[in-house]
Amino acid sequence: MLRCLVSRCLLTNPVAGQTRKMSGGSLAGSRGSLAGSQSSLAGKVAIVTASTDGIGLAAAQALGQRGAHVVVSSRRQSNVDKAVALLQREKIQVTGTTCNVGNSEDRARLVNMTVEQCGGVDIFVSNAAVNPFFGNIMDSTEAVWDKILDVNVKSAFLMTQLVVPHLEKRGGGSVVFVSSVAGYQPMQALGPYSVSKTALLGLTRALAPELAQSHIRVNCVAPGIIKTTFSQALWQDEDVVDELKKQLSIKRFGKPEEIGGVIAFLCSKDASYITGETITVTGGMSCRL
Ligand SMILES: NC(=O)c1ccc[n+]([C@@H]2O[C@H](COP(=O)([O-])OP(=O)(O)OC[C@H]3O[C@@H](n4cnc5c(N)ncnc54)[C@H](O)[C@@H]3O)[C@@H](O)[C@H]2O)c1
Repeated sequence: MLRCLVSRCLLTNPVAGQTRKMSGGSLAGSRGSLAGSQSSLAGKVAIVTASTDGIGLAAAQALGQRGAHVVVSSRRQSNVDKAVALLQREKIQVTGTTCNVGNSEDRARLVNMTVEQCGGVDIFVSNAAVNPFFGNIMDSTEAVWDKILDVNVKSAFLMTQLVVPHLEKRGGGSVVFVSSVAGYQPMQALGPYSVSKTALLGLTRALAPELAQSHIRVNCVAPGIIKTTFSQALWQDEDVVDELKKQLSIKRFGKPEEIGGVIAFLCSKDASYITGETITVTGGMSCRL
């Protein structure tokens, strides 16, 4: 029952329309509270995909709070506008635009716009994900696999391929993929989605040695159950919450900012000797491959 609920909640992920207008672009003052520390990201430019809500927005906030200029995007202009306004109120330097990561023109436009408006790229966080299917894996169709692998895996790689030359121009940088606890232990009714998240663990390990020579670190976070719209069926039903908490050492679900902070850490000098790794952030759920 639990797994079905997980699946259903992941299926509620909306498929939004696409617009091409850009918003934001205002440069509020850098927070600077961490300036000079190993955690500081002052002067860095960070692209975070699907960053107008949930974990992506929290990652943008965490990076911005550490002084980075963040470029936020999602498929709907109205969501981009809301996120830009929120981040500006928090005095974070932000630019926003629409981007469907499954679309090659959108991917190129996001990167080109960032370089033109912000002068380069130092950090790329691949957060966008989709799950259009739940059920027995043997019933999943080619169309399902195409959609899931296109958005969750292929676009993560293709975006990385686009940003790497820009990271190299800055003398290095950081790439972070957002996987899932499901990447370690496939969820029963979420086979294709889980496999796509396992693929990101492999992508991290495949890219890290190749990009290390360019001083680019490639890492990954695997969240457990984090309280976002994506997972709402889990925290809305008390029986499900009680059942799930039995699997957790820390007896509550995670908050988006608890993933955002780990992403920002991985992009900072504090993590300068970490590459090819996945950090599980699960409140103590078991994660074994
Ligand atoms: N919430 C959890 O419990 C949880 C657990 C493990 C992993 N994750 C992962 O964290 C990431 C963020 O999820 P979240 O929980 O913040 O939920 P979320 O729904 O806020 O984030 C997923 C986002 O991806 C966007 N998206 C889907 N297809 C896209 C496309 N083609 N182009 C651009 N954006 C697209 C969705 O619109 C959505 O905003 C995802 O990769 C998800 O798989 C979440």
